[in-house]
Amino acid sequence: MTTKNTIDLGEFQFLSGESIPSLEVAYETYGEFDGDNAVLICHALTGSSHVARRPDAGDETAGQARAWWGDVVGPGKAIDTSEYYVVCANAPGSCYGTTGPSSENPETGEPYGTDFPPVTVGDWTRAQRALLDELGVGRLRAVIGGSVGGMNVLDWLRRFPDDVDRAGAVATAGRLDPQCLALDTVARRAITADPNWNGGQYYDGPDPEEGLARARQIGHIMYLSKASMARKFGRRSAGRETVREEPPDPAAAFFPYREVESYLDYQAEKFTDRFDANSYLYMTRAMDDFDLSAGYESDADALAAFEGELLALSFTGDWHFTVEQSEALAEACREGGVDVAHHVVESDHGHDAFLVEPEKVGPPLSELLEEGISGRTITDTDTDSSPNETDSFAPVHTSLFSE
Ligand SMILES: CC(=O)SCCNC(=O)CCNC(=O)[C@H](O)C(C)(C)COP(=O)(O)OP(=O)(O)OC[C@H]1O[C@@H](n2cnc3c(N)ncnc32)[C@H](O)[C@@H]1OP(=O)(O)O
Ligand SMILES: N[C@@H](CCO)C(=O)O
Repeated sequence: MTTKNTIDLGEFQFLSGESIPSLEVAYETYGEFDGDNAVLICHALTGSSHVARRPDAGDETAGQARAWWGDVVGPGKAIDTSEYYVVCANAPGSCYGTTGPSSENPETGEPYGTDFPPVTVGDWTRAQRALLDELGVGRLRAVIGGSVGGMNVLDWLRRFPDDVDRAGAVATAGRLDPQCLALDTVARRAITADPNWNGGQYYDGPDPEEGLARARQIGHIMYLSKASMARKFGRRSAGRETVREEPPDPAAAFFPYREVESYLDYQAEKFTDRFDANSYLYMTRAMDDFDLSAGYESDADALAAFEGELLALSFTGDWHFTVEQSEALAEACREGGVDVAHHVVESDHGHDAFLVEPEKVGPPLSELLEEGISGRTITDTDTDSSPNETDSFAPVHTSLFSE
């Protein structure tokens, strides 16, 4: 059975100390809860609760009508909803049904805009915990998420370590590196410099589309890799009849409008139709702010209370969240005594490999759920500390660094 719902969690105090009188959370559930089979999925930056295909799904999540992990989650899929009760909720601060800057402030009757409290990844986790309480779910069989959704997973492990058996942290890290922080800063500046942004109060006027378009284009560049861009676009000219109507100035007409520019323009146009500019500010700030070790002595200390198993999944072509960052996370787990496997996926797709290569992402996640990190197709970068070294049925552990 699948359900799409919105629940009012009542007054919600954010970790900043600020409160809103009512936090509504949009969520979807798939499968039947048997008391012990709940899997929470955490979405990425611009995702929604619509993680898997639903027979009744129309286009109610504008631009998100296509389930964002439909080839990974569903009946008979890697995260099998005929076996597991999957819950996915839209994060506070976003714009797909959960309360955020574009929602009405009940005290003024107007959209919150930038009066909405600052939101952190920890607030997402706390809202998810409150939602699960309402659904009658105590302990989770697993929590799984990619990108900033993976940070959400890590936050679960430090905030509610006793509530999770297994975790899948996909294409993520304990924190963003300064290069990505820099790009996010420029993206936000593009939004706030758009005159239509108007201090965040634009809901009764034109949207800051130009700013949001530039922000998304910077994002897309981060989600691809040199190899995938070379393959997709090369230096090819796109021809004038695609998205751009007129060259911006006469001299520009002399030069080609390239496939890569056309792609970015097309993606930007699609995105501005589906996402709210203020939400983009709030969501990227939450991602930038996340630091696994904040409030602890180290990443290892932050994770030390987690007694379950963690699968860290990284992609060789991802420079947004690198293999090295996942390895640092795995190292922190080993130091903190947490059972971990760091499974490296060979891919030149860039960061969005976790979305577009279900055939590579699915099997290790399926095994995580079924058998834990000793699943046969799960590899680990640490060949020295295999828990199954003396087991004649031991999985083959390969080392990224020894090949
Ligand atoms: C949880 C979440 O992740 S959020 C929801 C989904 N994720 C996102 O939106 C993230 C951003 N988007 C992406 O990263 C990608 O577009 C994905 C992951 C959704 C899909 O990736 P891919 O399957 O590789 O598709 P790709 O990025 O090539 O985009 C294909 C689209 O671009 C268009 N396109 C491709 N090349 C060009 C070009 N040179 N000029 C213009 N348009 C182009 C295609 O026609 C296609 O259009 P359509 O979406 O209307 O069918
Ligand atoms: N493509 C992802 C990027 C963050 O992983 C999104 O837009 O949510």
